[in-house]
Amino acid sequence: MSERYVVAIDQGTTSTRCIVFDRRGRLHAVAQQEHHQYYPRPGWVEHDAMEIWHHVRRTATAALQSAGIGLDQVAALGITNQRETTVLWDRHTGRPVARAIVWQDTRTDELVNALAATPGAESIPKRCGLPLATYFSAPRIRWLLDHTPGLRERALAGDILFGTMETWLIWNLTGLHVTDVTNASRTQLMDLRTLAWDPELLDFFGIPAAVLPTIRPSVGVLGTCRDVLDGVPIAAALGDQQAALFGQTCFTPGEAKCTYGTGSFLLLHTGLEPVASTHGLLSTVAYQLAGEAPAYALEGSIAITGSLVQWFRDQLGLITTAPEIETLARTVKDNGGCYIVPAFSGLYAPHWRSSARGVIVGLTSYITKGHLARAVLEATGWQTREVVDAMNADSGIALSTLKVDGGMTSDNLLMQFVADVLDVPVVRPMVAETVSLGAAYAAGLAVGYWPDLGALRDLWHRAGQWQPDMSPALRATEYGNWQRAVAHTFDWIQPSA
Ligand SMILES: Nc1ncnc2c1ncn2[C@@H]1O[C@H](COP(=O)(O)OP(=O)(O)O)[C@@H](O)[C@H]1O
Ligand SMILES: O=P(O)(O)OC[C@H](O)CO
Repeated sequence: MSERYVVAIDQGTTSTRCIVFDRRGRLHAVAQQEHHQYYPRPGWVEHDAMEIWHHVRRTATAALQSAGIGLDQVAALGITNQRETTVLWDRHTGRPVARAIVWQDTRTDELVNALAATPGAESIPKRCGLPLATYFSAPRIRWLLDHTPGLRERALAGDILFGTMETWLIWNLTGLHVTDVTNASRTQLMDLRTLAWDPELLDFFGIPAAVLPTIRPSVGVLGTCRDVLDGVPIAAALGDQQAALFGQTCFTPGEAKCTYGTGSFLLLHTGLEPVASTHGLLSTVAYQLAGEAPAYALEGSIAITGSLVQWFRDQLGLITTAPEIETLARTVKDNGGCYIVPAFSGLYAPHWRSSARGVIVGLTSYITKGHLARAVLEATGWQTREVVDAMNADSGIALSTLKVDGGMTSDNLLMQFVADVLDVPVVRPMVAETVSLGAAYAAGLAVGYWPDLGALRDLWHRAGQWQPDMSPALRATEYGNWQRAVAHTFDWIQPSA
């Protein structure tokens, strides 16, 4: 019998990837396509959901072709996706009613402020685990219903469907309108304990239940594909950061990973009960195996990390490729007293300040572009430290090690700095594509391609490790300086009179 494989589709913020994995968790073939980013107004970010669907079809076909395998050799498909990005479409025509509103989009700022002043607002985080912020799906659905003529009536009549990207793709692949618990936990409409849509949350945000998909476990067969993946079972769906946690095999309470990409997302497995955060973290579903209780996580979402390096490259032009930042930063021995806080669209965890804006502080005529490069990298380290401190305060769990992945982990100076400021070892696995790997693991597990979580754990191999090497006194002084710099960003945007 010919060799069988598991396929993962990672529908991310900037691109769509399709990866074929073998039984040893090794990457066998990959196809990738970037999609357009639409910025119609300041703070607005949109994607064309149709374009993304076509990219899924193309990358799936290309990946199987490059792997040299047929559909009968695909044991299962796992889907993972950028979370919170919101699509509404007409169930009869299958056409989106507008471009998808991306998770980074801040157009709902005023709406969120108005909702925060509404009776009942204080109970929202307790129910869904998330603070009121522009980041999540519910305010975006509400915004579309309020700003598209006739849409609310069509939604109430049952003609309009809502989905985050996995729902949109599964609908196109199978005709089923479903989501998984991890993605549903980012909408602000699901009760984090019952894992069901919460009528009071729907009422609070003014969203008709008729638009919502059915919530399913993340690991378990959701349906069978038609079209380019005809006959392949979709056996898992997870939000991309939860998939990375799964791909890093963080299956035990206390294990954590941080994915360093355009933004960075640190998730800590907290066990079978959600932990309510009082320190600015998100409480979210980590994964749920069909027929089992869900595992929960605390999440520190950092909006700007790798994208600060991109800004340094594209807007300031001080480097021509992202990896050059390390070379430039190594031209100096320290930051020279300079700190950059990239609150470009406010601050996410643990501050949740939408009126914050970025600052560069400590400038003197001594500062060179090398010091600025160091400050750019250090901003990612200190933002990680802030969320790790918040996790420790919320959960009482002190990290013993941090597993890392994502594009920024190729920067040795940065990874050493992260180990230094956290004062724990930082480890990177052999397979850097942990998001796709997690979706593949979940799908393979669901169909028995891999027998159990232990077998997946055995596939994790260390490729890099950084040991802390900073004096406690220097760490404390530098962290104090960082915190003073952060305080300068607060309330920069004043409410309009
Ligand atoms: N050597 C490097 N040092 C610092 N940042 C880097 C380096 N290489 C890539 N990056 C940053 O990492 C990000 C890309 O990582 P990736 O995991 O592909 O992101 P995403 O999945 O969010 O698109 C970019 O923002 C880029 O600026
Ligand atoms: O697609 P990414 O890797 O930028 O991840 C985006 C996150 O899921 C947003 O919550």
